[in-house]
Amino acid sequence: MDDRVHSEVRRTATEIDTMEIRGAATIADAAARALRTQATESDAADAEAFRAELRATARTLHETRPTAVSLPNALRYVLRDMSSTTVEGLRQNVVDSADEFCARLERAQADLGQVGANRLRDGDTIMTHCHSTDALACVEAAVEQGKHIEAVVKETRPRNQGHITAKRLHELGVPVTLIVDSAARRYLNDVDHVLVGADAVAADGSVINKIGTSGLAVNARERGSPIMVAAQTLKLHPGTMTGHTVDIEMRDTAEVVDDDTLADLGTPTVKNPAFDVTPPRYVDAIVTERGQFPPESIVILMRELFGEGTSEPWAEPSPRAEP
Ligand SMILES: O=P(O)(O)OC[C@H]1O[C@H](OP(=O)(O)O)[C@H](O)[C@@H]1O
Repeated sequence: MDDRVHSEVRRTATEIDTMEIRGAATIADAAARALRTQATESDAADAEAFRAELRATARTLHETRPTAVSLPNALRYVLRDMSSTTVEGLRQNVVDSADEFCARLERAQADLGQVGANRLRDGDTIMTHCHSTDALACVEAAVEQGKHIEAVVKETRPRNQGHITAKRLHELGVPVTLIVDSAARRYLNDVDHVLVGADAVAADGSVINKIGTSGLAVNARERGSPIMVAAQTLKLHPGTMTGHTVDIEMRDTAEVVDDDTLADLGTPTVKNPAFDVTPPRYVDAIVTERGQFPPESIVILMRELFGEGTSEPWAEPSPRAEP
């Protein structure tokens, strides 16, 4: 890691990498706070050194996990105004932007929750995959509206984030049935909605989410259960408007099988992709803080929010032409 990066920021980067900090929105929040820390603690001698230091910090944070677009979107938001000519001015800009970002994130999730809750009826049963704070915000708002909701929760191998979902739902007073991932199709007959989050949403309406989402969505479509994706606009991937694809993170195979078992099995090749892509035709609605969208029309919202493209905050600025 770059020497200029503050030790607290390095710790955050490591925790994102090892998934002690995980979940697209939570990662974005942690990254914005880390940039704030770097700005507050910086002893850069001049504005140029400050900008270079913050760009290096953004790069360090960005290199941790490749798929959740909330991370670069957060970095871009916090570093969007680096025009001041003094260190104090720049410091203040970063602090203000980081505070604004974290407040907006919280508000967006609450607003999204209200939209998602309107799709849930009293007495509905949902099926969840992985752990998504955006998805849980919908259930929380529905419960606050006085609706009785029940949940079938997939454990979500290999890291079992379904356990976190089960716990949170229990805290909300939602009765939970925990199942192994391969039992999903069997229980789809009993559910009214599949409710998942997203790590990124592409311009064509594809949803990039925890591995297993696409298979679940195909089965749900076959069974006639609607699939609802809770994804605040922070999950919209601006690069996909100009033809970029979303990088799918491959994680350590030790998450799937330990070394002794692996040796015992004759050391087969093990693959551990963290995410998959669900095509838009298997998604009924993408619920955001700006309302719900059929996946095919999400690009309209993306154009409104991002224009036609964005530059990355860790890239060196292009040299200014001499007059
Ligand atoms: O932003 P929120 O809705 O909390 O989470 C969104 C998504 O982030 C998670 O990824 P991981 O567990 O970090 O790999 C899951 O795939 C989840 O659906």
